[in-house]
Amino acid sequence: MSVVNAAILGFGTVGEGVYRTIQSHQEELEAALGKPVKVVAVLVKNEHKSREIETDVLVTTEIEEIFNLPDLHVIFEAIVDKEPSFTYLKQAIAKGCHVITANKEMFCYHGQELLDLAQKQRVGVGYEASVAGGIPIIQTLQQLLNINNVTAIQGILNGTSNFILTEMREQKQSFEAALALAQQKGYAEADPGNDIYGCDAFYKLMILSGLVFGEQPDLKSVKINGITGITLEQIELADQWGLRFKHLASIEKKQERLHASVTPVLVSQSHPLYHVEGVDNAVNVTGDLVGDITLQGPGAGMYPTASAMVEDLVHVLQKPAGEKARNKAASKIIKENGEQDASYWLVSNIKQEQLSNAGIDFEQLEESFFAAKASPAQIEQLKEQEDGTTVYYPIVGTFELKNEHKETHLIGAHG
Ligand SMILES: NC(=O)C1=CN([C@@H]2O[C@H](COP(=O)(O)OP(=O)(O)OC[C@H]3O[C@@H](n4cnc5c(N)ncnc54)[C@H](OP(=O)(O)O)[C@@H]3O)[C@@H](O)[C@H]2O)C=CC1
Ligand SMILES: N[C@@H](CC=O)C(=O)O
Repeated sequence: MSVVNAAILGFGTVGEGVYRTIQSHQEELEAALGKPVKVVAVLVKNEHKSREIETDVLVTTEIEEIFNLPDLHVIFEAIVDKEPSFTYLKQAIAKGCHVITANKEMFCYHGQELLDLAQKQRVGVGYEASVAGGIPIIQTLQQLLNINNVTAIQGILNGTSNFILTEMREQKQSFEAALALAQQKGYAEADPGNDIYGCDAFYKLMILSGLVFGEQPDLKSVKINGITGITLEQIELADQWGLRFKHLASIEKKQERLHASVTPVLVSQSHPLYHVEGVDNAVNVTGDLVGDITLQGPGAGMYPTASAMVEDLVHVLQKPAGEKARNKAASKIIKENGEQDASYWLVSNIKQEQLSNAGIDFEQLEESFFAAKASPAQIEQLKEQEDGTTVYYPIVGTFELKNEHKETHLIGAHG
């Protein structure tokens, strides 16, 4: 082939970003690939929207028109929902096209099947953009998994949620105004419920699980909490105590079992995620040889996401097919450590006596807010006794209760 012919499915924030980047970085692409890249077709849903696309590019609502093109080499997929994306990518692979996707919902559920099909067809699958926007976390993990046993991953995986929490704290914006701004900037999902209720971070975490552990936990068993319950009042109070809300996705393997959770936590100033602000994501990876590494960068938006997709283009075209299969042997044995240790929590809407009666050390921060030191078992016990309105946020990083000074664990997946 003397030119790489590509089609882009979807021309929203991400699809348009890929299109523009291929135009603006043609020289770099040609240097990396030894040939130019040409976008020959774009699939959209609404044929009446006006778009800035060169006239020689086929713009269509019919996928068959794209599959009927001669010499199509690569499909970039940037549409929404599991279907029709999954079907389109299966068809593309069957036709011998490399595929590159940003669609985490689809890849969370169908990624392994696409990888298996691609291996048979000897084509590549790029999915860097499906997790943490512009951060090269997939490539990094693939690089690490040859010898290291990665034992745990935790991080901020949703840019919209982090952006909203930052705007609320820094600008005193309402939740709704901050979300509207995230949508305006192209960070939010087409259905922003995916961001604010935690599903988007869950999809990403499950993609990482598949890559690192070669399996996913029972998807229905994973606790998913979003950021919708967090109020300006709580954010301000936490700030006075040197704590910030972060939406944390974490997974670890203990005694052959995967423990995953997606939930807001409070992090103290000593924690690596404390300064991760705005649309940034950060992913902390623990490997038995490397120790802890944290990658931070923009987790959403037009160009960071396009960056991940065009870098994937170079990888899928340069690497022999099949090389990207998941590392099923990864992460053998992780020792149980301190799951039942006491840790710190911000608890609101609870009576002081309930904490005292449960034998929990606490300090009153404001009328109905307490910082408490409790084991997960004690928290479970409290939950059984109260009426369901109490809110519990784990505090991670260094935190002091009264005169005590203690390093808490990086949050465990039970948080
Ligand atoms: N926004 C971001 O920062 C990031 C998004 N992603 C993922 O990338 C994908 C795209 O996101 P984003 O660009 O923000 O979304 P947008 O809502 O901005 O754009 C979606 C695009 O897909 C097209 N589309 C939707 N359904 C269909 C369909 N059935 N057939 C053909 N075209 C369709 C729409 O067409 P039309 O224009 O005609 O309405 C639109 O062009 C999603 O899966 C998202 O999760 C991943 C990383 C970051
Ligand atoms: N809506 C997502 C986009 C990137 O994956 C986010 O905000 O993180």
